[in-house]
Amino acid sequence: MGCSKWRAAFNFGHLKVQSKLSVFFTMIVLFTYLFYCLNGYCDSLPRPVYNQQTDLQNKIVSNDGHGASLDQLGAHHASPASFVREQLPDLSNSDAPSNNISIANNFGSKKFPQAVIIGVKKGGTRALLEFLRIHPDVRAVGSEPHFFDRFYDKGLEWYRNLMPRTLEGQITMEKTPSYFITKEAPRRVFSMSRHTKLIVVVRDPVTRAVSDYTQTLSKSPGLPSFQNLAFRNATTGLIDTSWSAVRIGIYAKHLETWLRFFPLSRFLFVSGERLVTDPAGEMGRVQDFLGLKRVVTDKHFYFNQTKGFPCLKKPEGSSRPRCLGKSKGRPHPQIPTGVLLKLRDFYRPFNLKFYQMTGKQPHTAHPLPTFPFNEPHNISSHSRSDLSNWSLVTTLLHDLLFTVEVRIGPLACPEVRVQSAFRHQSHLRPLGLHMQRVTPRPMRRRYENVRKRESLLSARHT
Ligand SMILES: Nc1ncnc2c1ncn2[C@@H]1O[C@H](COP(=O)(O)OS(=O)(=O)O)[C@@H](OP(=O)(O)O)[C@H]1O
Repeated sequence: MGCSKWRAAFNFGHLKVQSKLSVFFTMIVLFTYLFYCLNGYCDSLPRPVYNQQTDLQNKIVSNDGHGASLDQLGAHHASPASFVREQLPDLSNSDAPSNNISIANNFGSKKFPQAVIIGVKKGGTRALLEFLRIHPDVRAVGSEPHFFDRFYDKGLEWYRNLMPRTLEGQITMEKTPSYFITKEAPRRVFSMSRHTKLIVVVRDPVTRAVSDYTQTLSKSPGLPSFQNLAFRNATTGLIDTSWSAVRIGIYAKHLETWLRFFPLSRFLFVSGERLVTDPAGEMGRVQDFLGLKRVVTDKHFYFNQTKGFPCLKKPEGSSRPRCLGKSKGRPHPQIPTGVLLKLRDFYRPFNLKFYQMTGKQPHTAHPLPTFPFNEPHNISSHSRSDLSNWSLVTTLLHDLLFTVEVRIGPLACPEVRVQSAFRHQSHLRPLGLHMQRVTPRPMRRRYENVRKRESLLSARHT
């Protein structure tokens, strides 16, 4: 019979129990291996690139451990950046192409990120990454790898293995907002690739500090009040810069460290505020910077009234609309206005410095940041020409936070377009408030036409 041959082949009856068991286990091992391979886990096999990277990593570690500090480098070299660039090899440079030699298979290959969202914490980094992920040419790690701050000793190979596989033409990305304030991060990112594109989402540092505090408060409800933490001395109003919620917002200081390694052209500063008020516009700038086709447009967003934020119509891997999670867009606790004003005063010089540092970057049609002008009394101290670009006005009304975006056009009769975005809008009506009462008075006095536009707004929102 035809079957008898097979019966003979699979008839292990003549084998001892021991042999049967060993055949059985061999098959299990084989199947497990096959299963893992099919799921893309086989690239942990040793490759030549590994040794090269370990060597490099040792160099980096020894640089970190025993090399000169950045300040020392700066003291001995006219251009610390160029000195460091000479000292540290660039793995993705054409001289050392092995950096991105990756393990190709049918599903693509794992590459180091060509672009990293390095900050800032509570700036809107998650929103930006999620918006980018709907672009077919972007692949990003979902969680924050924290490689350049916490896990650097795990090595570059470990880092690359965290990355999703990409096909030709796709960009690999990750976001870890704490990189921006990590002193060692610029040097480490530079040593991975001097060509890395760096994206920083900046947000009014006062609002950012409150957002940061809100997050900590949600985890530790017994936390002292915001003002207790923000001031070193409540009577003198001395700000406590050792509190991370305050320190992170000194953007100019952190940026200085990065500029020792990367030229300004490597950076894109995204406005956290505009990411809420005009996500499609801001995404346009981001896609241009990354050299991507403008695929993510206003078609992809809708404003969710309940959430008070823009949400995605079709997020990556889903056909249903989705907003960011509950930890994004939390209501902030009420902070006394006096405390906020003191903080604004504190940040003003740093904001202006940051504005000067970033104002000339080539990727911005209009310079960032907009928040140095975010108070009415601050606006009045600037000439109208200073405001000929986008300007953001953030104001607190009772315990509600409203963001109003105002555009002063280039013509003699400025066009004012109030675009956005009123959080907790539904709370307005019971209070009997209209948008026109929200716009700060000095602003109204100074820019007459704002008043005219307000009637438009109140008509739209009452
Ligand atoms: N579309 C959308 N949906 C929800 N939230 C949005 C959105 N765009 C920007 N934001 C703002 O993002 C703030 C959180 O910033 P991050 O994602 O950078 O926070 S984190 O550092 O990763 O914890 C978060 O801060 P809070 O409002 O204080 O929670 C939001 O204001």
